[in-house]
Amino acid sequence: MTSLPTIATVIGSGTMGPGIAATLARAGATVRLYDISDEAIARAESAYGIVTGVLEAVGSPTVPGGSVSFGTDLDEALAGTGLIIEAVPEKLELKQKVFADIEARVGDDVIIATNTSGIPITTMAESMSHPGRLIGMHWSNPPHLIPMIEIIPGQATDLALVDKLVEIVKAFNYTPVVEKEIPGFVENRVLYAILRECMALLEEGIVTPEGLDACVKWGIGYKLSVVGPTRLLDMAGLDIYQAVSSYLNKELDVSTDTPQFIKDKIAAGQLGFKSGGGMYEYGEGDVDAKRKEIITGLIAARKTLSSIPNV
Ligand SMILES: NC(=O)C1=CN([C@@H]2O[C@H](COP(=O)(O)OP(=O)(O)OC[C@H]3O[C@@H](n4cnc5c(N)ncnc54)[C@H](O)[C@@H]3O)[C@@H](O)[C@H]2O)C=CC1
Ligand SMILES: Cc1ncc(C=O)c(C(=O)O)c1O
Repeated sequence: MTSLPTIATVIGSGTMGPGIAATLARAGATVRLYDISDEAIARAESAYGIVTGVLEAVGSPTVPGGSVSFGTDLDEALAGTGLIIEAVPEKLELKQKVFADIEARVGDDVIIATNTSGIPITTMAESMSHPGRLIGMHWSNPPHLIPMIEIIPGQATDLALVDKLVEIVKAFNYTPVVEKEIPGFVENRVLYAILRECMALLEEGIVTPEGLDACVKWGIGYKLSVVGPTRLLDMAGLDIYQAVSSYLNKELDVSTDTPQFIKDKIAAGQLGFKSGGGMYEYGEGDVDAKRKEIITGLIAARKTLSSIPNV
């Protein structure tokens, strides 16, 4: 018997919501995807069509009976639900308001999972009437393609929820990684350590964006997609790690704020794909073309990585 709830609700249908909803629905759940405006729902319906095409392309199996419905009525979205996944913007006060709206509408036993990128679960739960039911469930982007989810209990989380969520994640064939709570959790701490150094190298003019992307893609991403950092140390030799880290660690960037050149770009409206330019410039049609190339690459890489052993 599957541990996936019959009905699940995803709150927030932006970048992450449609892929999360599609993944649960293909595993057989009835999913309700909720957002606050008709415009957001229209965008989500269109994104959901693309996500479904991608899942077909990777040969993701479909359990009969699953479905996704879209709407702006919170009562309808929450009726009878067994699992709520919150995916609204990364703002503490907004998330706390959403939890209050949810708690007023559902029974005490309904799991509330948050897809926060790294706000501590303990902090978010402080304003809740039943803080034991909140747990971190951090999907990686794109959520329908990256088959790993971080599970993070806060200090108040009912520990039985951890086991429940592990079983739910396994029910849709993803790998659950249970962690102790720490800001940013594990994935984003590692990613942001890499990004901090990358941005510092760009800011200092050590390498071009094109050079940086090629170096990190092949020198780090390609290798780490197969071996993982712990096994990599065995492959390289712990003595080599000691020799290099003894002089290199003290050279690495330790800045605590976002680099100024990124702040300047944001102030100039350069946010990346969503504004038509960011780290790179994009002409007419370029963003769509890049998005397609990335998805095609991720589909091919996932097929390959799924077919080789976990080393
Ligand atoms: N974008 C990414 O790569 C990843 C994001 N996350 C996290 O997932 C969460 C959502 O991120 P995105 O999908 O990127 O955000 P987004 O900004 O693309 O989408 C958020 C959606 O929430 C909706 N929303 C706003 N207020 C709402 C409310 N009160 N009730 C319901 N919906 C509401 C917005 O209309 C929007 O459609 C954030 O906490 C983010 O840190 C986690 C992993 C990856
Ligand atoms: C830059 C960045 N920041 C946060 C997240 C996830 O929380 C991601 C991601 O890809 O999942 C990301 O790329």
